[in-house]
Amino acid sequence: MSGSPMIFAIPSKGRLKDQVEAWLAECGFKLEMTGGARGYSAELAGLPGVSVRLLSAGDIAAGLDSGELHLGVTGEDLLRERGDDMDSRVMLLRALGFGRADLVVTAPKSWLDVDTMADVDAVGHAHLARTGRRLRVATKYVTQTRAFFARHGVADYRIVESSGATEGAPAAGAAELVVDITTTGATLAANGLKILADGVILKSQAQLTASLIAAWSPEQLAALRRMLSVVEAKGRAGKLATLVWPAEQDAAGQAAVAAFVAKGGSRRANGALLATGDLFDAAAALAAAGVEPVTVSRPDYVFESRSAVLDRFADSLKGSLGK
Ligand SMILES: Nc1ncnc2c1ncn2[C@@H]1O[C@H](COP(=O)(O)OP(=O)(O)OP(=O)(O)O)[C@@H](O)[C@H]1O
Ligand SMILES: O=P(O)(O)OC[C@H]1O[C@H](OP(=O)(O)OP(=O)(O)O)[C@H](O)[C@@H]1O
Repeated sequence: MSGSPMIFAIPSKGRLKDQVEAWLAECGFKLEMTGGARGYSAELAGLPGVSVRLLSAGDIAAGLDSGELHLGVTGEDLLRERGDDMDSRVMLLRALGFGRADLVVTAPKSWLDVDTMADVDAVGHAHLARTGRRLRVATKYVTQTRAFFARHGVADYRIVESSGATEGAPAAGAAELVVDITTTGATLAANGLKILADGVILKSQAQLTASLIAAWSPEQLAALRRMLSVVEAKGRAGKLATLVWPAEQDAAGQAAVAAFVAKGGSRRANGALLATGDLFDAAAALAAAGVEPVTVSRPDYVFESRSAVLDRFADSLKGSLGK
């Protein structure tokens, strides 16, 4: 393909790396390293016009935000941390279902009277009045902490920036509260911290994300459309099953499954594509109508001609070009 390729970044290390590689493989994209096995660039076999960069999750968020990358997979928490106006610079195209972590406000379990953000507000006032100092909140998620505390009307606090082992801050005497991500809750428990009842700032996961700041040529947009059509086809396939019955019984078969087709399935020659959740009910309806044998298989991909997400992205790009 002529012209510059679409730049697509995936994590080179860390928690998300293996999961992103497994997701690419599941979609049927084969990663071919171009800089040797230990290099940091690659291509996707069968998908021309895409140049893959391997970067850290944090650098991917930064590159999408600045427009150096067209497309990337990284955590929503890292993207949102780039600024309150993230949605004007990037678009989340697809939640990928892995890399899940909750960004939460926590307090020491021993603070029996503190369970909500309103309690933090009250304690903040009291602390300031008593000691002349503001409550300290340890976090590396400064942007989201500030916005969340402001939304809850909490002002009497200050942030102590932390770059690691944040949950240890209260025990070390460096802060009273902690804002950090949690997955299993083990780190919070080990540090005697509890999540406030209304203290979930973000339920994060890995997101396929496109930059609205990057310059997109028509060819690069076409490469994205092609890639997204495969990703979406794979996603749809996981939720659908193909039922097939004998041709001579088609009229009876279609009548038996008509209600399931109407719910979002589709007719096939001598069969139907139905939601897996309806599979057993549809099989029972076919059996009751005497239609047999019915075979069921799971599709690898279910392609559709349009992508609502891509249309929305292309519209937003036009909007931002017009600014
Ligand atoms: N238990 C967890 N702890 C930390 N991060 C998690 C966890 N579960 C999922 N994640 C997600 O993984 C991403 C961070 O991954 P990781 O810590 O591996 O990045 P990294 O390679 O260290 O990036 P950087 O070096 O730029 O900080 C975040 O989006 C985060 O939400
Ligand atoms: O709820 P859990 O399953 O216990 O996981 C959450 C913890 O894991 C991460 O820390 P990590 O030890 O990876 O160090 P980091 O903060 O430097 O990434 C994260 O920052 C939390 O501290």
